[in-house]
Amino acid sequence: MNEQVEPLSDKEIQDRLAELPGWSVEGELLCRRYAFKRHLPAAAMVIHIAQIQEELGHHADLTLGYNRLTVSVNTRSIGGRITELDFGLATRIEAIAPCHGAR
Ligand SMILES: C[C@H](O)[C@H](O)[C@H]1CNC2=NC(N)=NC(=O)C2=N1
Repeated sequence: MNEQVEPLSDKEIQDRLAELPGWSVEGELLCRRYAFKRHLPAAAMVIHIAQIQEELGHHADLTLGYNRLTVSVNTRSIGGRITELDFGLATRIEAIAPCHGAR
């Protein structure tokens, strides 16, 4: 199913990034670093993101540090390009970030 999605153009990526403050493109990955005051809310956000990912069938790489969480995603099924699926997941993650005290 995912192999049917098309990579976004640079212009489409820039337009979508303008609606997602804090997110950026690093190499071929759509990325966001979240900071937390405490560690457990960061870990809880990992579980919450995992639930969303299972719902969407699309999965980011999540790196949990001390009071930090890094999210990196692209669409592996088309060779690691950025697609609408990545921005869809990013939008869902951004929406739950405030509940976990992420900034
Ligand atoms: C069958 C299943 O939907 C695919 O393997 C999904 C799973 N999660 C995925 N996540 C990401 N980031 N890229 C993919 O191509 C991808 N493919």
